[in-house]
Amino acid sequence: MSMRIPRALTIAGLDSGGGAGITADLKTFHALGVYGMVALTAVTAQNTLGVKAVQEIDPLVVENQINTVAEDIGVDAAKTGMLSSSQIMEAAARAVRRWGFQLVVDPVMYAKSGDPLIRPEAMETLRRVIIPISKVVTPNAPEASHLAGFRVETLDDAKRAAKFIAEELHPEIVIVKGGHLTGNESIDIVYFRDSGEYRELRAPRIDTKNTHGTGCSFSAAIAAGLAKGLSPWDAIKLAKEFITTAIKYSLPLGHGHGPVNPMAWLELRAYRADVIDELNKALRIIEDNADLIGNYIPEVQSNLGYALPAFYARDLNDIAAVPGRIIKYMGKAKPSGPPAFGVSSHVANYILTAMRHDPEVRSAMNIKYDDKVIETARKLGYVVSSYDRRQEPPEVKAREGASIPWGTEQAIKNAGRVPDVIYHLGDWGKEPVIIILGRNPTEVVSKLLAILRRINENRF
Ligand SMILES: Cc1ncc(COP(=O)(O)OP(=O)(O)O)c(N)n1
Ligand SMILES: Cc1nc(C(=O)O)sc1CCOP(=O)(O)O
Repeated sequence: MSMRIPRALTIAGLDSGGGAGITADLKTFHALGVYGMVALTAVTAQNTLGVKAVQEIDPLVVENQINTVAEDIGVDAAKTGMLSSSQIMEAAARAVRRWGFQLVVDPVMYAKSGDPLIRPEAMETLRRVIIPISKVVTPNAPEASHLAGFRVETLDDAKRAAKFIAEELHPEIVIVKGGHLTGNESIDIVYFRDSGEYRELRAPRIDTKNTHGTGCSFSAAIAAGLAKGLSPWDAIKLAKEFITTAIKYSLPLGHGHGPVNPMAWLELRAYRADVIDELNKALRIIEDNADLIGNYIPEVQSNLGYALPAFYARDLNDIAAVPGRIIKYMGKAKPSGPPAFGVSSHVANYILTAMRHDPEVRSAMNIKYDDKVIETARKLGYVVSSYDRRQEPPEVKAREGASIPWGTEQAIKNAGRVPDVIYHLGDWGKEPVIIILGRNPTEVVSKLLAILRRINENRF
């Protein structure tokens, strides 16, 4: 049986800054597992601040690009982005009608900077030639205002505009995006022309100015979903989740609106798998040395944590560790199960705080306090630092989860860097603790074993 490779085409412009247009579309297609192709419509000299120049591509060359890829490679779904002139629109529409593939139209009018990306006289061609051949059209509020002929400022306006555009211009589905509207949530209105049904897509609004390329990536994600054979509604829901991730992890580049990050979808999955693999590797080393390490499991038990790379490590859910911790069973150290994300609060808090000072230090493990461990760590040349829990300010003590970040900050300040080993001698009802830190879990366990083996050597 031959494998079907989903194929999507973007008919759009080049943003030399790499944030919008075909570069955003290709990243999106590939991040969603779809082979991407391009029919270039214009070259823009553009960065995060604005568009400096535009060179349109000859309309016949646009048409030729579409025909050439369609007749050989094939196209399951396509999207349009920047179509700046009526001639380019007519040429693209001819080719789309010839091949009959599903089309998503992002009715691009202005860049985030406010610079126009469409000739004024082409507005009517967009309405009369391009939108009627689309399955899905994805205007933001200002674009919906232009297409509907009235101002779109509220959810009710968005609903009226979606219905108006569907009935007047005849796309199957209209999505009026909520990114430009206000409120704690970004709510998109989806209107289905045939059934007259409305649906809503909701996501928490993310506070960032780095949203360049949002419209491009969203429409490309819908096209990718259609190319994979998803229903339009499933493709739209996937695209909302995809763009929310791309905005959450958008890139603070340039001096204006930085780009969204379509690769976050793929990178997060790859890094999460890598973190679990690395933890499993280190947990096997712990099991191989279970007798030795068993003597150093504290009353509260141990945990070994590993964070996603710093850019992706935002909170405790981005750190993996052992649910149920590493326990002492029959004198031996024993991980109580396979590692998972979001299961540690203590070790994870040491890691998150350390990463604020040194993003490379992404892993840590707590063990039982023993003077010999501290002494030997120093002898081995490790940087050892401590904090005194009795000095914890009352307001820190009162705040849930604040003690460990406070203590870790103290220990880092005392050492002048993120140390290899942090300890505290406890307080009323608090067991003394040693934390070993490192760049990855194997490094942490290697440091621990180097210390414990040296202690054992000195015993005999
Ligand atoms: C070449 C090019 N195509 C499209 C756009 C518009 O991108 P979009 O994601 O719709 O919005 P902004 O990020 O520009 O707000 C573009 N800028 N350049
Ligand atoms: C319970 C506990 N307290 C610690 C401290 O250093 O105060 S270390 C620890 C054990 C590990 O916990 P987790 O699984 O939440 O990382």
